[in-house]
Amino acid sequence: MERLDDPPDVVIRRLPLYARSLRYLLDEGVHSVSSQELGERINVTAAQIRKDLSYFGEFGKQGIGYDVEKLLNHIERILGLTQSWPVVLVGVGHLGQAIARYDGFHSQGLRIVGLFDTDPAKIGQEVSGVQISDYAEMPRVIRETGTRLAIISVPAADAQPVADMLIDAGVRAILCYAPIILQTPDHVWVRYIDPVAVLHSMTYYLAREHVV
Ligand SMILES: NC(=O)c1ccc[n+]([C@@H]2O[C@H](COP(=O)([O-])OP(=O)(O)OC[C@H]3O[C@@H](n4cnc5c(N)ncnc54)[C@H](O)[C@@H]3O)[C@@H](O)[C@H]2O)c1
Repeated sequence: MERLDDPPDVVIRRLPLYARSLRYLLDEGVHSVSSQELGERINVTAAQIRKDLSYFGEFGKQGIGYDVEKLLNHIERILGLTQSWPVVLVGVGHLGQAIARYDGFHSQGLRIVGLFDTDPAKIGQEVSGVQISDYAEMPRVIRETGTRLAIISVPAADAQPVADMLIDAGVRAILCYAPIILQTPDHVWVRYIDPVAVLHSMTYYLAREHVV
């Protein structure tokens, strides 16, 4: 999926963190920031920030730092955030409903245009102004809205067929909350959110601590 001349994916994953910190700085009324100050906010070295940004051109001036608003606008353009992105969500259970209710999507360029479930008791209900539709309607809605981003919040056993259907309908990027690794073609981006695995990666350290 990554091309040789693309910036590394780790760099792309840091860009949204830079953008968020820059937004906070603007909210605080800060208009200029050094790579050192920006780095301290997100636990990245100043050298790493300069290297990451160098993939996209020249920013800031030696000794003066970055113009916060200009750098933010630039990063938002790089991330495609000058447009609003339609997103569909599949599996409107406990987690799916919480995600659909999250205000942060809409305010940050992500518009939920479809909620889908197989449970007849949920179909027709509304969450944050979007009606839950029958799963069978999903390909049509994806095509009609030109949606390329999807969130999967169905049980693990159902996630692969859901992903296959999404991809067949034109989805190119999936955020998967189900604890399963999806098999997907090379042209599809997949990211996972797995809180249990993350917690287990810390129980490793806790299990080695002395308890007094
Ligand atoms: N709830 C959590 O805190 C949490 C945290 C992390 C991960 N997860 C994972 O997220 C997923 C959802 O968890 P949950 O607690 O919301 O489960 P849930 O059982 O409350 O919701 C799952 C929903 O998916 C629907 N569904 C099942 N198959 C479907 C299909 N083929 N197409 C469309 N909808 C379908 C069900 O009808 C249900 O509404 C699971 O994979 C779970 O492991 C949950």
